Amino acid sequence: MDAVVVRQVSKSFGGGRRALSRVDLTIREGAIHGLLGPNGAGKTTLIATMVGLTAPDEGRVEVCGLDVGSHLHRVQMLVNMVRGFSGVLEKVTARELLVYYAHLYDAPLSRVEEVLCRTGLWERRDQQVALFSSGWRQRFFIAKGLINRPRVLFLDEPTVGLDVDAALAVRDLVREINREGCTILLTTHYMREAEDLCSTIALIAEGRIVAEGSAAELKDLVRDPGQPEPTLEDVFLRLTRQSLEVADA
Ligand SMILES: Nc1ncnc2c1ncn2[C@@H]1O[C@H](COP(=O)(O)OP(=O)(O)OP(=O)(O)O)[C@@H](O)[C@H]1O
Repeated sequence: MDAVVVRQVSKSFGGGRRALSRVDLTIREGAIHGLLGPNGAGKTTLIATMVGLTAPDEGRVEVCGLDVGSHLHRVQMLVNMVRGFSGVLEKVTARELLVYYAHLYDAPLSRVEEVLCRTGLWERRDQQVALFSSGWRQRFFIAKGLINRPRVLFLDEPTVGLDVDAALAVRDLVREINREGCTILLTTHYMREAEDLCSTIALIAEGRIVAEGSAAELKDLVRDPGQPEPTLEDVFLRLTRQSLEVADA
């Protein structure tokens, strides 16, 4: 089954420039699907249409077989989202915040303990999240993202600004969450991270999907005979620049 189906989705914010232009995207259930693109390409806007934060001007989005526009509340109960660089309230502990989020989703309080353990935060449950280091803070946001047992988790740059160890820990956590059955859409500017984690990758530039497939399939698109094996970074630069040139022409 498909976890997310996006069909012909367009979105403009005014000023004439389209943030998304007739985007088609399918995420298979159980996948870790990467969404890669330059700054301003439309990744966050596309996620916003999938979680029901932004209504597309045209097209439709289905999540777990439900149309997001007409089943907004049900969809929002089935998904969750984690963003890099999120702020937190001061003077509130990890446990207190998670209890609050559990109430929002009507989740049992036992779920708070589960996600604290799942993300390695149990020992820090009574500490203020605002005082956590970036790595622990990001684990907290993942705990928050898991509170409603989402079927699809949207991770928007989950390792941005983290040191090597903290980023590794978050990536391990992402793999474990996925193994437990959660479909994941991941945006990242780190090509190694995308290659390590994602079974399929979509490249977006100027609001359009310019290529999709496994990392190996994407490399095939730019492989030149007699040249060294392309990296995912080569693929990214070649295909997104091509798209920019077409858009500017
Ligand atoms: N609320 C908004 N109002 C006006 N323009 C917006 C809004 N949100 C996004 N945009 C514009 O839409 C385009 C796509 O932005 P978006 O944030 O989706 O890109 P992105 O790929 O997530 O970028 P980044 O990698 O920098 O986070 C950009 O031109 C951005 O300026």
